Amino acid sequence: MNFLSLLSQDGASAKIASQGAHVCSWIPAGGSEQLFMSKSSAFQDGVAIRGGVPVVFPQFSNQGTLPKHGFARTSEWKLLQTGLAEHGAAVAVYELRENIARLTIWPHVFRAQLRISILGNALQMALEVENTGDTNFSFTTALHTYLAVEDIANVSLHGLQGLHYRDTVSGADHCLEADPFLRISGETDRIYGYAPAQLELHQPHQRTIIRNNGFADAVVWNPGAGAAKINDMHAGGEQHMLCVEAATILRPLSLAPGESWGASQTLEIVSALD
Ligand SMILES: O=P(O)(O)OC[C@H]1O[C@H](O)[C@H](O)[C@@H](O)[C@@H]1O
Repeated sequence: MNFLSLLSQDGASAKIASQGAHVCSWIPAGGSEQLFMSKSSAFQDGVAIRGGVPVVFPQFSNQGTLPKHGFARTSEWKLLQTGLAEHGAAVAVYELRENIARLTIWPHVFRAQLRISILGNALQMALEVENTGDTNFSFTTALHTYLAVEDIANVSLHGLQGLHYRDTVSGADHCLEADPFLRISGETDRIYGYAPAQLELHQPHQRTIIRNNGFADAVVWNPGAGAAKINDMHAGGEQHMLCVEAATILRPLSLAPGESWGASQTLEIVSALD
């Protein structure tokens, strides 16, 4: 597995694994690490990385016949381009296409592209999928972002009030999020439909603005005590992470030959004093 380091002109940095085009680390300019990475993650070819930003494609979780969360996160992506862009942002563009192995489990011809860009206090990840074949296909997808948090007990997630969600833990559907913000006090695994353009994760020292452009759903996941059963999660790791995922799951996407779809998630750190 190869790693690429990005450094923007203003000092923001990121580390990306070629497997999965997986952002493993992101440090905003003058800031500290913002992505959670399990100390027990194997970093082994073909094994999913526990932390950072896994790209889920073309299947979310076990909602189909493919391996969990699809094959994109365990596949080697091709680096198409990297360098400095407008205003000194550092950019990397990765691509994944069909190959013989993938065609045997998902018989569709496609091109997926992930463009990662960092500048100042922001990280943007833009995913595109194109149907380059001659038959329709459908898929579900997510940017499975693991946000690093100082203490999960002091975190609140704002922007979900009034939305309906599927509670993956209880199996209940159409639950209403009545509270103005969500606090995490145990295993939490929810798919919110009609995700808003912006969520905010509040901690005492900072706010993380989580922008969504084009994804239909938002997933919130923390394994709580169930983390003990996740063999690549270090002890206590669940206290220091919250996944806030930009996703399209509840209504799968469908692309006709020649059609493409794109969406992005942008994270921006704002100090508590601002
Ligand atoms: O352990 P993984 O295959 O990486 O999946 C980790 C988690 O991903 C998502 O957030 C799902 O909603 C969870 O149900 C799942 O447990």
